[in-house]
Amino acid sequence: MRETEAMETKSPSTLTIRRNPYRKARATPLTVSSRLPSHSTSSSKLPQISSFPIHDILSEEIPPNPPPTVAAASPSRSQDMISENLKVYLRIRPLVPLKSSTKIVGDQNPRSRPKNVWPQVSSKKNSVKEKKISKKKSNESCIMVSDDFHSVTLSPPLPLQETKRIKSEVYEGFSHVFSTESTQTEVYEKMVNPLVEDFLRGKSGMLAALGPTGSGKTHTVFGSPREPGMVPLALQRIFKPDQEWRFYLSIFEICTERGKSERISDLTSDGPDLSMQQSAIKGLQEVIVNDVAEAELLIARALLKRSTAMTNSNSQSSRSQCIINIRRGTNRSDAETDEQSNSAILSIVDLAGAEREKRTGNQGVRLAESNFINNTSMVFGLCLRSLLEHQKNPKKALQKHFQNSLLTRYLRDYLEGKKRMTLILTVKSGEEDYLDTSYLLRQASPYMKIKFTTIEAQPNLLCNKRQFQTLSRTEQPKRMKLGNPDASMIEGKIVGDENQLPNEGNLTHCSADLKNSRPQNMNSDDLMKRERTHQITQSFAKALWSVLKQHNEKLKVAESENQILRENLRNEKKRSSEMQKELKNLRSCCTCSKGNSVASIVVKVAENFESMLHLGGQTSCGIDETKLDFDSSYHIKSECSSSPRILDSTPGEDQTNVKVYSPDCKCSPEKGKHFPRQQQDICSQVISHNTSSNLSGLECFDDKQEPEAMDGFDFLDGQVRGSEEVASSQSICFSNDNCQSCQILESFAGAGNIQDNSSESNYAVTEHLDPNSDVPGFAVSNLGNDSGTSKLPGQQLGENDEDSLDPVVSTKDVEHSQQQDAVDVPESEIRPDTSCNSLKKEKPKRRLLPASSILVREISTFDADELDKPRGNGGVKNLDAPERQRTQGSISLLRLLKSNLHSLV
Ligand SMILES: Nc1ncnc2c1ncn2[C@@H]1O[C@H](COP(=O)(O)OP(=O)(O)OP(=O)(O)O)[C@@H](O)[C@H]1O
Repeated sequence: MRETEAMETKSPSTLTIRRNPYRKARATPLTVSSRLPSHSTSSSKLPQISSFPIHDILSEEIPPNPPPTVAAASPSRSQDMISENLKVYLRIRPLVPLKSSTKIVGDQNPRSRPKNVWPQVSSKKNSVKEKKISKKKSNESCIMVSDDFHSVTLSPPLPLQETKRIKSEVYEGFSHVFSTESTQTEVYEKMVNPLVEDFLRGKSGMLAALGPTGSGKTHTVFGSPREPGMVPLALQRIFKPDQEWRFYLSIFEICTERGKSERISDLTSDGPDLSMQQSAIKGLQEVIVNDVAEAELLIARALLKRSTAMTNSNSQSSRSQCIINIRRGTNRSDAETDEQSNSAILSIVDLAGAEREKRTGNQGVRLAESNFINNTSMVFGLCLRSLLEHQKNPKKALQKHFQNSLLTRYLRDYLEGKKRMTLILTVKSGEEDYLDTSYLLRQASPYMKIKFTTIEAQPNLLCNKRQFQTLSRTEQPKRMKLGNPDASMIEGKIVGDENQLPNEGNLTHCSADLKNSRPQNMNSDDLMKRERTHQITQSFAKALWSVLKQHNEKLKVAESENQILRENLRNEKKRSSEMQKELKNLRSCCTCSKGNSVASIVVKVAENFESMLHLGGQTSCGIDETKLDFDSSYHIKSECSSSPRILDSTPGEDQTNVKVYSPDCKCSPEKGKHFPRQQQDICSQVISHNTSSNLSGLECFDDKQEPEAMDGFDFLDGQVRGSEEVASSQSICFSNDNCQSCQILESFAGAGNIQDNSSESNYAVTEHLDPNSDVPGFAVSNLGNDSGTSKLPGQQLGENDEDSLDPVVSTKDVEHSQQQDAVDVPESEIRPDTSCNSLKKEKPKRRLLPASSILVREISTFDADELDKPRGNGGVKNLDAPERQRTQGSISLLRLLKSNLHSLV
């Protein structure tokens, strides 16, 4: 055994597996994205996702085969190598068979003529024929064995060298070359005994003899009484006196039925032909054998049934493929029941030798048999060649040549590299056999590059299943170089059956254990499973990479959206802080700072206004708090209880029962007296607060329903339209119905951060009727900023309205509005007319009619005589069409101006 391994170590045969060319992986999307300029600062703060190691996966390297020195270093483990080359032996038959190895030829009936199997009876006839044949053959040998018995040199005969210029060929890499002088015992010890020992340890194996007809296959397998072959020698080893195992023996042959079909015959019984189901032979009889004698007798009887025939090449040529199986059963002390699936089987196959039609001269049935034999040999060789090519290039599929013959179907596992197999090539050394020998060596010598994995698993596993699964990836033909620790963790997580992941140290430790335990752990099935697992994992990795790429794209989109939301949030926070600041100022200014609702604030403001009016000498200018009613939408209902003109508001009309009083009255005895700064701020903040509380739309309107009530009203200007609640805008009207004309010239100026530069700006909080909801709302019109903050009827909101939609009126807006007013209407003309505005609500549109515009229009058509005209039906219905264009507010304003003029006079 050690000698054999030492020779294997010296074997020059090495396998060179080409590595796939280095492929450059494409840049990952993450890498590309990292190159893109970051449009947001927040994106740079996002955690970077490590790129998937697809580049490493694609650049996997195929590790070289483990050097044979590893096996030599541990002889006891050499037989357990997970992957070993197919052992191919070569035996050269002597030119002149020794006398001891002569065959016994019976009658010419191939079925009844026994093959050279023991016990045999010598036949003088056969011996004479052999001698005659040997005399005809050349005594020259065409094959020469090297000194190391691992290679041979095949030299063509001189005629072939001269005519076809064929040169000598060297075939090397054989496990051992048995020369013509080798004995059966030597062959057994070097070739078969390892198989038998493994078989006794529970490992299956198969020995197959290949070679041209008459080359000594049958002689090697079965031998003769004087020179017992491998089978009897193996039986002698198997049935040693201390053998405790139970063995079963079966023999069958596969031959052709007149060259048309194949049939399987059980040589241990006289039953009908057998059938094959997949790779199993149905109905094959197993005979339990207890000793060598029983086994030899059984085999001898079986060989008597084997199909043989005399040909020109061999007087006793095998016409069938003969397979003998020795199965190791359970221990003799165990129960009778036995499970074949767990048993080790030693198979020895004696193939029929390929024949050359010219040499054999077969005709008829013999020719059909020859075709069957040659076909089977060809299929057998194709299977091995396909296996070899598949192992060289895994991408090349393993061809299913085994389906083309019963023999290869039966030996499928061996021919696909799943079980260990040993080949013995037999050749004849004569020059006349050069072509047969050359053909066989050319065909079969590459088989020695075929690899087989370890046969059986041992119970003493060094790694548990989980460790093995985790580490098996590192031992795969294509190793995944996962340099990224995270990837290693993912790898372990996928393979591991628990959440507990092995760290790097454990992986290294287990890897070492795996190398040691690999011979016991691995077999061909495991290798196939690992290969499949590798392919599945690789496909999974690619699919995962695709999914990650898609998610990365989505992540980038979400990131941009997130950035926009953050910007909006930042703006909202800014606005919120400003509003809170204003609210704080408002509360600080409000006498009753505890009120949180708009209603309370308005009430307080109204109270302040009323008190101011009282302080200003007004008789009655206040708010009936009891009539203030805020609905859920900040609907304010208020009536001026003190003003006879206001009180005539129709109670049933909700649109007109909202009356909040203006704090300033220009026409009061203390005309021109301005509100204290505090009150102005309060009003301004009320507006602002209303705006922030969805009291966004503050509009002026014409109230045609109450021309009288509107008479003498001065609408506070200062429209602030909220950007979000335009439709639900509400209005509040501060009015002073005691005043014929209530005017606020400088009210609500400043208010801190609202009107710092617009101390002259006037705010009018007016009643607003929502035509859609019929709910009064707040409307505050800035008379000084009409053009900037209010809209004429029918005027649509444009892009510039964005500024007006801002609840916080900026200084810029005020200035801009003032500039526009200065252009449209001279301030000198407007200011006297802003003392009193009476705007009628205009349905259905909720558009503001800027007071300034109204004043300008009215003043341009002002006729003092109109004021003296009788006003029937509210002074509106009798107006002509052009005059109807004048709103009641303008009429009231004109009257106010008139009265002022009278008072001044
Ligand atoms: N190594 C050997 N030493 C002596 N005689 C041998 C040797 N090998 C074969 N012979 C003799 O050569 C003859 C043919 O051998 P054998 O029948 O085994 O060939 P084979 O390969 O089985 O042929 P076939 O394929 O036609 O059955 C036999 O008579 C056998 O005794």
